[in-house]
Amino acid sequence: MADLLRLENISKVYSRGLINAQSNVALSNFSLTLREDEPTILTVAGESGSGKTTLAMLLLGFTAPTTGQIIYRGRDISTLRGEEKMAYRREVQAVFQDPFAVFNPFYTVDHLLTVPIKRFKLAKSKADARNKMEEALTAVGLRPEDILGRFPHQLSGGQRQRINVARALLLKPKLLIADEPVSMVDASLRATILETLRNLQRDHGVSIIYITHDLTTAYHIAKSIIVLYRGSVMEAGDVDTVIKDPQHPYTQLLVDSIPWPNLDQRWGAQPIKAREAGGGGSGCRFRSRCPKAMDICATEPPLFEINPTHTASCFLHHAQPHVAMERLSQLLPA
Ligand SMILES: Nc1ncnc2c1ncn2[C@@H]1O[C@H](COP(=O)(O)OP(=O)(O)OP(=O)(O)O)[C@@H](O)[C@H]1O
Repeated sequence: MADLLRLENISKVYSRGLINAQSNVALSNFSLTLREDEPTILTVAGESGSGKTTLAMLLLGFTAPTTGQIIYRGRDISTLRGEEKMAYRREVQAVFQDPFAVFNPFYTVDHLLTVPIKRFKLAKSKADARNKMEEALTAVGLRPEDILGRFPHQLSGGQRQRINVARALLLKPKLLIADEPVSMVDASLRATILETLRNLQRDHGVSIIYITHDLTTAYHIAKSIIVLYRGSVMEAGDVDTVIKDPQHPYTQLLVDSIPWPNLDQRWGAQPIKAREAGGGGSGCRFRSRCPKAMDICATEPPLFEINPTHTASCFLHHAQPHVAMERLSQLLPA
């Protein structure tokens, strides 16, 4: 079967200024292939400014590559017109970072879901449209009766993000570009949204390009990974291999900055390591620096040991959410 998506030596150079024009290489010689018969989740990871969003914009056709081609199901997307272009717009969907931004606060959720149904003529009648909305909401783990008829401000961030995924699912996409879809939702909801994306790939055959700066969620969700630095690929391969045995110094640096839990530290046990590391007495020693400091962080002994080289807060807020929640349910008194 043909490739679903093939990027061949894509580069994107932005130019600034007319006199003394300066160019900025946002993406350089970037290639990837996704097969149509093997829906998968591929992570593109890198720090801020590495070119991740530029890649998303190129894939969605919002901007054109300076050099190279984006081939979707055998066709260069820059040559698509009319019906073929509409099909591309329908089959390649996106979920972005801010789950609130796509909602118009004056309309109920139904409006957000009805627009693509009308635009792409997905339903034969109002009842059919309603069925399709309900199906899509159920597929992302939401109860239609709780969601339909509500305004965006009446929903949680996690619900809003799942509605965005449902909206994409309505269009029966073949490819979903998920650009930092969980970075603005609460740690406790990240696992649910990541699980929703995984179900989409597994149960609905959707390939996902998961764009993130966060290797822990990448590890949780993806099969393969491409690590970007200043627009260039530093390392690529199976996610397990790349994260467990990073070869490139930049990837090693990223992996080293992941805070790992101390699974030997039990609730109520002596916080030996935390004390050694300067903690003890006032709960998590990073509490004052943590943007999400909660009462639980002040518990004594601290809930988790953290990687002392990591500058940000504690494991509770930064590690893989499913592990965190699992550990919480094991460790906290009933
Ligand atoms: N429209 C533009 N004009 C000029 N330069 C741009 C433009 N968009 C992005 N850039 C530059 O291209 C580089 C890559 O930006 P990009 O937004 O793709 O990075 P990113 O990895 O998504 O970063 P972040 O995680 O902070 O969103 C950056 O140096 C950025 O300043």
